[in-house]
Amino acid sequence: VKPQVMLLATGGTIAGAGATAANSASYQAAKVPVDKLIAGVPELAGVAQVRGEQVFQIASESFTNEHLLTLGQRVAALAVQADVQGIVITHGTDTLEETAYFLHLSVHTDKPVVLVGSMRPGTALSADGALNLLNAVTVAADASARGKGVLVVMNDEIHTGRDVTKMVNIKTEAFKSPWGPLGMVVEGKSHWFRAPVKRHTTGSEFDITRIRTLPRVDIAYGHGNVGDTAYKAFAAAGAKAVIHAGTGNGSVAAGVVPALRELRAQGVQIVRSARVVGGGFVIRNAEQPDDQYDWVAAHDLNPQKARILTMLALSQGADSKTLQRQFMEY
Ligand SMILES: NC(=O)C[C@H](N)C(=O)O
Repeated sequence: VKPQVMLLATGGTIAGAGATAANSASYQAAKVPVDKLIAGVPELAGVAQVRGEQVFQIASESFTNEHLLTLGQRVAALAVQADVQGIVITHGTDTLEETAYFLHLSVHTDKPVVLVGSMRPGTALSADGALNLLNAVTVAADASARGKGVLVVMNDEIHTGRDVTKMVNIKTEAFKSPWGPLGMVVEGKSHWFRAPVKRHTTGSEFDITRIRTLPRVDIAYGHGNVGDTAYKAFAAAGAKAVIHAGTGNGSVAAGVVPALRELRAQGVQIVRSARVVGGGFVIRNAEQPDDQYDWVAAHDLNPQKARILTMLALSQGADSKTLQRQFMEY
């Protein structure tokens, strides 16, 4: 008997539909229901017994913290069911990396949890969703994927949900991991080359089973001629932390430093990350005296992933020391 895999559908381009087969970029996301996604790939039956559930039907740019919590709690509930061997989540690609990291940090399971999307709608020529879905179910049904945290399968590659990021749009090779993919999935077989070393899933201290909301955390972008307006506005709107998507090594413009020190004095956490594409790396006390200002360095996490970790940390009352430790451990 084939392993049982739950398919949680949330929308995105993998469930998208365009007017003609030539529409690879102009289409509506989140149109095709989960049973049609499954019926569209008859080869799935050769890999697993797939059961579908429509959790949301949205484009992923519209994901909110409430969506994250609802999905995370559903995945956690399914993961404890003895009749579920693996879980696949179909998801829009725009914020897929955020949801993947959120689940990687908050769902306490050894079972494979695999996120998948597509860059072209199913109606387009050379649509990539069907093979991506088959590959994702292949990995989720594979015992060798256990214990590796939340995974992302796109374009024949298996990535860790921690590292992977959408680096390119339009093209089907959109997802990359700064430290490389974990493996490949080819013709129904997973091939592994490395495993994550940071804490995740069963090794995580984060718990979302009892929380209903996540604290507000916003991202402000660094650039030439930048001012402090956005940082102050976010704090005034209730942000408990502001992620600085900093230039270069997470550098902060001289004109912005006083406002960030003032916000920190008011209790807002300041997290320095880097806006660079392809693998940022922010080191504590390099560029800015984090010890003196009581700021946090995001290390290699990009701004959107830094936001996810910070929300989970603050939901459990982390102070700046704890938050910094968590940035190094997760
Ligand atoms: N390729 C995609 O899935 C993009 C779409 N905007 C989404 O994230 O839902």
